[in-house]
Amino acid sequence: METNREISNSSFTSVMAFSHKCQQNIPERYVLPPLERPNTSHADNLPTNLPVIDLSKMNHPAHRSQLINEVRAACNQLGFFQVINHGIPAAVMKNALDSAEEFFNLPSDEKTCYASTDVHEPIRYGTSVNHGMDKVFYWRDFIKHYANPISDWIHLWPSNPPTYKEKMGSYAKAMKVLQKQLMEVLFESLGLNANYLHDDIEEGSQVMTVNCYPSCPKPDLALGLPPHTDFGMITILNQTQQGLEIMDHHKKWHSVPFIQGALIVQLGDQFEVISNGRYKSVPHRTILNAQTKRFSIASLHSMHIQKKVGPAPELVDEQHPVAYREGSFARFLDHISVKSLSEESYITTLKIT
Ligand SMILES: O=C(O)CCC(=O)C(=O)O
Ligand SMILES: [Fe+2]
Repeated sequence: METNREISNSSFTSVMAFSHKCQQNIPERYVLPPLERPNTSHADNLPTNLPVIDLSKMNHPAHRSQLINEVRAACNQLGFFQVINHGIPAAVMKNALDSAEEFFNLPSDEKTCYASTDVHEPIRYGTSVNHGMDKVFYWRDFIKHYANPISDWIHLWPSNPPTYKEKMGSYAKAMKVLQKQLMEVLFESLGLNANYLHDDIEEGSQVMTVNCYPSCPKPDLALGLPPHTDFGMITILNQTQQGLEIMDHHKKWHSVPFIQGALIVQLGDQFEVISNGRYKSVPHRTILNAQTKRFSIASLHSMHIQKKVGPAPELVDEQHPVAYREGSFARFLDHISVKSLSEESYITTLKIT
C-alpha cells in the first residue's frame, strides 16, 4: 500500500520550482480573488510605530516594571511586539536562517523525501494549501518539524545541509529559553505569578516552521501566507527581510518593519483563551516580493496538544465573566488557525457569547 508520504512525494510541485519557471506570470490557482489581494484590502503602507521592546530591562529590577508595562500596552493594543537585546547571539539567528536557505536551495528530490500532507508527521515539507478552501494555494514552501524535546526529534531533521541539525537545533534551544522568559513577563503583565503554568509550559509543544517565500512575478495578486492566527501560546519569528503584516483591532493591516537583530513575538489563540480575552491573538499574513526570496523561521510554543486550555481563574471576576469554554487544541497540529478568515474558527466555538 502506498503511504501518504509516497503519494504526496510523487505528485508534489514546490512553489520554488514554479518560481524558477514563471518569469512573467503565476499559475492561475495562486491568483487570489480581488478582495483578498494585498493591495486591495486596506493595506496600510504608511510607516507605523509598532512596539519594539528592549528585553535587557528584564534583568534589572529597577526597570522590570517598566518592561511589564510596555508588554501590557503592546498586548492590549495588538498582541504583537518586536524584541531587541533578547540575549540570542546574532550568529545563532543568522546560522539558522542560512541553514534554511541552504535547505530550500537543494535539488527538489532531496526535499520531497520529506513531503507529506499528513499533519501527524513529525517532519513535513510542503507548500501551503489553505484549510477548507482547496482551490487556493499560497506562495511559500515550508518545512515543519517538532522540536520538543529536541533529543527525541532531531535525528529526523534534514541531514543535508550537513550542519542543518546543529544550527537549527541551537536556534530551537535558544527559542525555548527565550519563550520561558517571555511567558514570565507576559503572565506578570496580566497580574499573574511569573511562574504561572510553569510545568505545563515546560512540557508544552515546540514546533519549528521554516518558511521560504520565493520571489513572485506578480506580488500584487498573491500572498505568501493567508491571514491567520497561530493557535498556540506564543510564536517567535526570525526573518531575513520585511514581508510580515499584522492586523490591528480596527482590521487595518500594518507592515512590520525589518529591524536587524530583532525577533518578532506574536500571541496565539491559546494565550487569548488563558487571558480570558484580555489579550487577543494577532491576525497576520505575508506579502511577496518581485525580486527577492524571503526566509522566516517561526518557533511555535503551545500547551501540550491534548491539554484542555481555559481562562485563568484569577482573570475571571464580575467585570470579566468567563469568556471562553475550556477546550483542547488537538486539531491544530498544523498550527494555523483561521480566526480572521472565518466565523467557524475554533476560537469562535470556544467563545461564550
Ligand atoms: O513568515 C512570516 O513572517 C510569518 C510566518 C507565519 O505566520 C507562520 O509560519 O505561521
Ligand atoms: Fe503564523
